[in-house]
Amino acid sequence: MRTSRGSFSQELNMAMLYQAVYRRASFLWCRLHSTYVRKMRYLFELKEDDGLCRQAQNSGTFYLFHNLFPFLQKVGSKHLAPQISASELKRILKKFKQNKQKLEDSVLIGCSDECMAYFALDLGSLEKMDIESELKGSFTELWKAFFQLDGKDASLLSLAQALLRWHDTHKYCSKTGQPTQKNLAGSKRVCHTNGIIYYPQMSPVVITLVSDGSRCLLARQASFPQGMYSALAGFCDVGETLEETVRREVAEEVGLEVKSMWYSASQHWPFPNSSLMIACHATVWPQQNEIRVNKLELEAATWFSLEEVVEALRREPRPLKQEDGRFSLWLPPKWAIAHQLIQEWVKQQSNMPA
Ligand SMILES: NC(=O)C1=CN([C@@H]2O[C@H](COP(=O)(O)OP(=O)(O)OC[C@H]3O[C@@H](n4cnc5c(N)ncnc54)[C@H](O)[C@@H]3O)[C@@H](O)[C@H]2O)C=CC1
Ligand SMILES: [Mg+2]
Repeated sequence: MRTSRGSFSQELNMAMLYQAVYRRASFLWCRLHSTYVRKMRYLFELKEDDGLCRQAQNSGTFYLFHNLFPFLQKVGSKHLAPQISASELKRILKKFKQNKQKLEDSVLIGCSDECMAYFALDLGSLEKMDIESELKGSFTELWKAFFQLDGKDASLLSLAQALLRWHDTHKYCSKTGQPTQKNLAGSKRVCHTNGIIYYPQMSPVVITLVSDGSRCLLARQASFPQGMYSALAGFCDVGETLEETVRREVAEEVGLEVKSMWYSASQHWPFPNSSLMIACHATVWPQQNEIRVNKLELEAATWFSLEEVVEALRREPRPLKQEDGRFSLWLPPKWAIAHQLIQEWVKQQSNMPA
């Protein structure tokens, strides 16, 4: 007995020593490099090294989800996505009779400037209302959360939901049918029967703001909230270039031929699964600008003047019924790339000679 207790405490001392040395080395390493470079190097290591990632899970913070709905708290008039510390999360898991191993189901989604790792964990196996009352907040549909959060929280939750969903739907190898196993960071899954590695996937989608020189074209799908319009979007088909997708989508959805186009920016988007939104501006000939809406894809598409768009940008992003029963135009949330395209167009128009 004495020997085994002795070796246990020796092991404990070694583990503590290792952790202290590791913390000191990380600290020194962090001091020597630019914040961005050291964050990227640290995240890379966490993805490659399960042991390091396990340590990071025990000192990191967690964004919580319940069946892919993110957990939000209302603070004053604002909504925040709280980061729960590892110790608080372990307390909650214990309270709800869960093994603390559950931490290992989480996925890595980023880190702070001080290299404290952020993870996301789905607690879908627990009773939703119990966690909500314990943590004083609520699990909210992600697209609704987008209208309530600032850009940083929204993009972290977007990445988190996309990764959690991908793991949930890729539990088996599509070649052998055997279970796949996630690495600790959640950056891949491996089928140990044949060594196939699966990486999370994204679908490329182009989103295009079409202009005829003085107006811009916005469209809505029947599933959008009342009055909300956005730019035209469409998935890239296999074999297409981005330019071909832009031309095809504009032709398919509104029956117009693109005259010129240019790239603006890109954004990760978690819907319907995980998309890489590639945002472009396009122009059509002013003499050939008659819209023919493809009703299989869109409910409506309309040209809007600069004044109408500027007014909509000032409006709160929510349905607003007018006296005539119709809904006022409103636009996607500020940090959505469609919003950024619209802002850019307004700026371009405002700078054009009258
Ligand atoms: N971030 C932003 O500002 C905005 C993002 N979007 C996103 O763009 C995405 C694409 O726009 P849609 O008009 O729906 O595309 P779309 O015009 O290509 O039509 C959707 C249809 O394309 C087919 N499709 C082809 N490849 C697909 C794939 N990889 N995954 C799913 N469906 C595929 C399906 O039949 C689907 O019903 C939407 O998921 C939407 O959430 C749309 C507007 C603004
Ligand atoms: Mg579309």
